[in-house]
Amino acid sequence: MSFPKKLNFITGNRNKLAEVRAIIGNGVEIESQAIDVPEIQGTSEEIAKEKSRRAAEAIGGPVLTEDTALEFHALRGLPGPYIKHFLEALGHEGLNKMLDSFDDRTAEAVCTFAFCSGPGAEPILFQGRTEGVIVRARGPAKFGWDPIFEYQGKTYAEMDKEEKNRISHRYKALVKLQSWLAEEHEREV
Ligand SMILES: O=c1nc[nH]c2c1ncn2[C@H]1C[C@H](O)[C@@H](COP(=O)(O)OP(=O)(O)OP(=O)(O)O)O1
Ligand SMILES: [Mg+2]
Repeated sequence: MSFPKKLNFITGNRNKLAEVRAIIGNGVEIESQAIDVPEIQGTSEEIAKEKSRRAAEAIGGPVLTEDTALEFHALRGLPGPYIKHFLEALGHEGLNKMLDSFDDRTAEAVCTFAFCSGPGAEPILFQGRTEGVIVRARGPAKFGWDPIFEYQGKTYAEMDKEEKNRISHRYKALVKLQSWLAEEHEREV
């Protein structure tokens, strides 16, 4: 497979795209198309792989996709990859209430990137995890569940962008993606 100098990041989420561009910097050019790719049920890995397979089919070429999960430990990993629907239905306060009868409010933010080199190809996954605590909303509500995910005393929403991008689940996944890209590059030259 040839080393991708450009990545076509298929996502409908502007905030994800902005973070990916900020974290990757000038290393790799990130193009993007907002295509609505159907998401299956399953584990984060299964969902991430299938999302990129379907995006590669839709585009007819190489794609990068990403799926984000929020795993509540007290709920054995749920809502996990279904967090989008839980957030839409319950809001920040409702997500907090789900944990009020438990002592354990810890959670993991999980980011799973999938690179698929084209229709029919097997996707490659890059996953990053950041551990935090679910708290009552603090900070500007600009991106999803940022106001209720606390890491070392601050919610993601209370951090400035640079700070979140140094410790986030997305940052950790992108470090792995970038080192894979570098290895592919080494192999070619
Ligand atoms: O860093 C984050 N901080 C706070 N909230 C976040 C973050 N990253 C994703 N989120 C939200 C967006 C969506 O409500 C759910 C993931 O769902 P997910 O399907 O992966 O995202 P999406 O549908 O918005 O975009 P896409 O077109 O890439 O599938 O968590
Ligand atoms: Mg989605």
